Amino acid sequence: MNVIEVQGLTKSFGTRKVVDDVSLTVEKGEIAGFLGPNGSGKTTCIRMMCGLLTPDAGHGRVLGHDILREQRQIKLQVGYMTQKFSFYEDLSIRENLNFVAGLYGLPPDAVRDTLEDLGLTSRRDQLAGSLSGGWKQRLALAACIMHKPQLLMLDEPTAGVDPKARREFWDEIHELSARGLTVLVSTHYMDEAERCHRINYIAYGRLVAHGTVGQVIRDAGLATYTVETDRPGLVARQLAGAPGVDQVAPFGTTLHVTGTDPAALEAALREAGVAWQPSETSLEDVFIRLMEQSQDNMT
Ligand SMILES: Nc1ncnc2c1ncn2[C@@H]1O[C@H](COP(=O)(O)OP(=O)(O)OP(=O)(O)O)[C@@H](O)[C@H]1O
Repeated sequence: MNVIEVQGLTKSFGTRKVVDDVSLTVEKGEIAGFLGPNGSGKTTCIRMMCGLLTPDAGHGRVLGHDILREQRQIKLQVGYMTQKFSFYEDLSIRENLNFVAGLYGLPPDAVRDTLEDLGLTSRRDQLAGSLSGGWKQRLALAACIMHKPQLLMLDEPTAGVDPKARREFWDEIHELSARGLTVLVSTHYMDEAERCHRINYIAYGRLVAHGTVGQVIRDAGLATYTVETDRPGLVARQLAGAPGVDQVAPFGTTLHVTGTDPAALEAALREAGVAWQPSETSLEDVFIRLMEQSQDNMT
């Protein structure tokens, strides 16, 4: 069963079309990643799908409800963690959750169970303002799953959180998905994209790639070679702009050189007189390529 099934979502602000004909399908229990450059329309899409914003065009269903006519039902069954979530800093974790429970008309058990579920019980009396970034994130997650939503929409939930806390947060997301919750999560982190079952990449308002990470990388049709060199800056300058070379990215003393035509790419590497070997194309290589292609299509 598809929890999200929307077609042709379009939204303009003033004269600017920020979401353009986006269709998206997310299956029950799936963790769907939503990726794309800043300002590409991810938040706007999320807001249209969770019943907070009416699209100019397009239609579809979220949790079986019509996104144009049944926004209230959608809102009740979705947990939405906004980019800038907020709580009362001078209230404890438990008091903040009591407040949210009151808004939803939930019984006190809901707070106790959620504290337990997210490992927050031992910290329940700590003031929210004194929590580290990772624990704040966990409190925000607690607040948006307490009413037992069927679908979670998480908008960059781990921005600015350290790697260990991000990993723990993602373990929690997988745990929730294993229990049947569907999750749509926007992120700029490549390692997080790789933890999604499927990803959707949006650039300048248009959905330009979707599928599993493996599919998205394969569909991009890029060849990548690594060049080991003790003068990466010089070699990078030499290769950049050579026929067949689309991207050159330094990683320490290694260069990742990418292009769509392996023969042309190999000719450029031979011409540069460097030692090279075939390598795997990374998701980051693909996203940069997709972004550049979309930029070209705009101009
Ligand atoms: N209510 C609004 N009124 C006018 N412009 C808006 C409004 N909401 C968003 N925008 C603009 O629409 C564009 C898309 O914004 P959106 O927040 O959807 O992108 P995003 O992909 O979520 O970006 P980021 O990764 O930076 O969070 C941006 O240029 C933004 O400034």
